[in-house]
Amino acid sequence: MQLGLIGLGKMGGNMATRLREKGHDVIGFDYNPEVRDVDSLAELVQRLEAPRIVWLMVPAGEPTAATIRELSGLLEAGDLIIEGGNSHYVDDRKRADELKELGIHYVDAGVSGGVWGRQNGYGIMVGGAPEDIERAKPIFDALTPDSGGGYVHAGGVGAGHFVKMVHNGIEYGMMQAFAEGYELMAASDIVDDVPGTFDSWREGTVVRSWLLDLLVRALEEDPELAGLRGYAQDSGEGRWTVQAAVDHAVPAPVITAALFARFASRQEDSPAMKVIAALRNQFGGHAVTRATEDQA
Ligand SMILES: O=C(O)[C@H](O)[C@@H](O)[C@H](O)[C@H](O)COP(=O)(O)O
Repeated sequence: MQLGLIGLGKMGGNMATRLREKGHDVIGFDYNPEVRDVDSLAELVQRLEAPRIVWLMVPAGEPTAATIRELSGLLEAGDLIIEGGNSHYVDDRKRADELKELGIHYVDAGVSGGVWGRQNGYGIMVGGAPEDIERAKPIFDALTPDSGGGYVHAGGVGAGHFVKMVHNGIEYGMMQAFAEGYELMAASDIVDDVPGTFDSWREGTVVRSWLLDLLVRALEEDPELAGLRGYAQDSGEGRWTVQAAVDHAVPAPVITAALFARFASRQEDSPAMKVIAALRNQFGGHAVTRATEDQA
């Protein structure tokens, strides 16, 4: 079927390739003129046959919001927008209500699988009205793994991004657990072969998983990860997961700790630990480590 795809970066570009390989007619738009098929959103809309389906793979936040604002002035009643970026589920619901007044339909799709999705297929989690989901089903079928799995219609608008957010929170916790296990084994004087231990866990064990496979791959390239700094960014989904846990009074200590570990990774020094050191020194006369002159 025919589809407009906006955003042809690492994710969108690979998705366009997979969809075309599966026989779909993809017309792509990107701000980078080298990768796009049409030069503007207006031209994209003009080239698509009504009722249109337009899939967005644009960075979350203002770039997505701005694209939808522009599209809402170009699309017609009956057209369908699928938001495949990492939008917050609350924004999905607001947008869907606004677009509904124009007769424009809206589906949110969480897309997992990263740069491997083109070859392995993507995990797709969608939220929206059953008739809208049904209409776009051939697209979801082409994107998901050939095994037929990797797909859920999780609920109404917002549910796709809500479950993707929770998926990412789980991802934070799982990665943090592997990370702590790595550090502990490396710090011990008992384990001679840390990469080999992880490698052995890929079969037969309870913790075998794709994240473990990817860790083994990273350790094959650099067994002590010597080329990396211990600095981890976050794109926001972990924060939203923790916020949602607070909103629902659901205890989520693992995901929260994993998120906070990333914040800690970005500090050159810890103001909080300075307070701990100062207080131990105040009440117990415990020794402190002084900042050197050029640090102070
Ligand atoms: O399922 C996935 O394919 C990933 O989760 C993907 O969505 C992306 O890599 C994360 O958004 C990174 O998130 P952080 O930057 O928050 O780690």
